[in-house]
Amino acid sequence: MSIQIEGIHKSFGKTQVLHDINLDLLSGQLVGLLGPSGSGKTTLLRIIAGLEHANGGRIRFNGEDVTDLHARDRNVGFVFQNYALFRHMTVFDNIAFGLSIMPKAQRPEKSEIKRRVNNLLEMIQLAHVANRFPAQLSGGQRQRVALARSLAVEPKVLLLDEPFGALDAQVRKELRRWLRRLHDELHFTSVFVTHDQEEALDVSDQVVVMSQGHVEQIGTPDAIWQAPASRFVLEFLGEVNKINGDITGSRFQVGHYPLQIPVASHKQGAASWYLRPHEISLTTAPDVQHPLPVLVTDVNARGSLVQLELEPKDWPGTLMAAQLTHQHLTGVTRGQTLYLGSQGGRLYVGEQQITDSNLALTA
Ligand SMILES: Nc1ncnc2c1ncn2[C@@H]1O[C@H](COP(=O)(O)OP(=O)(O)OP(=O)(O)O)[C@@H](O)[C@H]1O
Repeated sequence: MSIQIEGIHKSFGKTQVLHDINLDLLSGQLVGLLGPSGSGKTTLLRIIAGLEHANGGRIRFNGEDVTDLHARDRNVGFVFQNYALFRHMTVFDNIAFGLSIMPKAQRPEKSEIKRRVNNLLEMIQLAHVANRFPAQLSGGQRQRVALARSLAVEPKVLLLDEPFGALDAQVRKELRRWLRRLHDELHFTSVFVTHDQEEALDVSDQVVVMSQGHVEQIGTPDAIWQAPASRFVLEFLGEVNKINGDITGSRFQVGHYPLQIPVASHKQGAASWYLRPHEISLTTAPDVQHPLPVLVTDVNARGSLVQLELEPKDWPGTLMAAQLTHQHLTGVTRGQTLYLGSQGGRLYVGEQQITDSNLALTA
């Protein structure tokens, strides 16, 4: 089931929380709505579900206008962060619940209900606890039961609001892998809300990045990571170091270090140079490509990579994270001075990116 969101806007009182949202979500995809707290993710999800009314715009499922349809007539399933299971019902009965309350004409035979529930129990790998009560399960198991319960009625669209938010990091990771597998097997369309960028990038086919009621960018995790459409997306997604300075002519001045920008900049004034940890390049002696001195304050060798924490030396700035391969620089120790350059990066003046490709600065 594809979902079309057309010109949706929403206000609570005088506060507008969604501004003209337009999205086309393809059938069978797992779409992550990602953004900071208050960006409007949950409100948009609730409007798709029919639990909240927009002030304007339309929602279509497979092209059919469902804007005025009640939530129960939209054939959507939900999973929330604290999805309360029925405490007095076994796992089996919880999953069967949605089917057993269907109007008689639509309700499957008892044997069919049993077959479907058993199938789901297999899929969520909890067949062995079918007769337990929710209180006898772990948090992660409970959330899997909640998912199975939503899927039992075979919704065309599954909406998940921070489904794993209350669980610890390891369980979270397992559950999202498992959601991905389940999704690939059953081919429903899912929209899930998260403020965890790692979670969104890990499982989504498409990520919608939201900020202050606007869609900042929609794209595959790879596209959003490789080519952030705005400064907001660049800062919000993944670790990024920021070096502040001023542009005068084609010079980017960081403290008393003048760096040369290899393109003509029409923008002047305060600017920020963004470098992902893997875009930082370091040498033991300064050269034109590596002008900025930094002090190594921490060294952490993890697998094939070395993570370094760097402090600006003799120029204003905050701690930075760099990621190097072992081959690149050997024997780095804490307290050592190195010289920083880049193998890429992006320079912004306000919201304006100075180049649309990676940037290298030279002294
Ligand atoms: N029922 C409501 N009445 C008034 N304001 C609301 C209501 N629901 C949400 N809001 C406001 O709308 C804005 C968007 O909220 P929403 O819950 O959609 O954001 P979110 O991105 O899901 O945030 P979070 O990650 O914290 O859940 C917030 O400023 C919130 O305070």
